[in-house]
Amino acid sequence: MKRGLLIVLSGPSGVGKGTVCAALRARLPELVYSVSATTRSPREGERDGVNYFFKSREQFHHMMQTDALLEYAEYVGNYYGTPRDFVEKTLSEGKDIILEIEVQGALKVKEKFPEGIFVFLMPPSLNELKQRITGRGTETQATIDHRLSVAVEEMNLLYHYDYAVVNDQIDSACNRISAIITAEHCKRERFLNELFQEFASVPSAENVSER
Ligand SMILES: Nc1nc2c(ncn2[C@@H]2O[C@H](COP(=O)(O)OP(=O)(O)O)[C@@H](O)[C@H]2O)c(=O)[nH]1
Ligand SMILES: Nc1ncnc2c1ncn2[C@@H]1O[C@H](COP(=O)(O)OP(=O)(O)O)[C@@H](O)[C@H]1O
Repeated sequence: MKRGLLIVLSGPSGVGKGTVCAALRARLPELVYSVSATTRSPREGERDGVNYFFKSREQFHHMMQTDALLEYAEYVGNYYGTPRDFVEKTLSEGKDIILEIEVQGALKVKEKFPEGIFVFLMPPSLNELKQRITGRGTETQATIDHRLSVAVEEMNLLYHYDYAVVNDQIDSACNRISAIITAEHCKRERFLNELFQEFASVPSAENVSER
């Protein structure tokens, strides 16, 4: 069976990864979401197994030691990681999966899955990024400052990615990512290869004498 596509949506903190990913999933219900494990505490309304698998540090270390994570990263004092088996199973079932993860983890995934599709979400401006980090209202001032300085460094990793998508409007960003997914599916279509080979079997113009 044809394997599914691994799509990694990443970018600086506060750019809108979570928001755009949720909107994209609503639009593409067949797209499977990789639920991460984390040691951070649940925010109001977050549910274990839906938003994250909430783990103690000991539990997370055990997952690291038993190679249960495809990648993990420490981010602003907490660990975050992608459960490996679920990703492998989903891809082998021919389904597309999306990982919404920060940039260090995304680069580790790229080493293991170079065939993945790596999308870097960009803010329309630095000022807008500041506003988004501040405006969410879930963090203390110290965390906001830390996240902003991390975000500025994270922007430098853009050039490791296949695509840059500006998140100016949620809908427009979703349109762009949907178009990328459609185009990547087209590139992998078997009929295109077959068509190409059919054309390749036709003698080239210089070998055909003109009448
Ligand atoms: N490397 C890695 N990063 C993750 C994973 N899950 C979530 N993240 C990232 O961790 C960062 C912090 O996530 P979170 O605390 O939920 O805050 P928010 O996404 O900024 O609202 C975000 O950049 C997430 O994309 C994961 O499994 N691996
Ligand atoms: N296109 C957008 N326009 C305006 N605000 C946005 C947009 N995308 C996201 N936001 C807001 O920016 C803040 C950060 O978004 P979030 O999805 O939590 O970012 P991330 O997951 O990258 O840290 C949230 O308050 C969210 O509502």
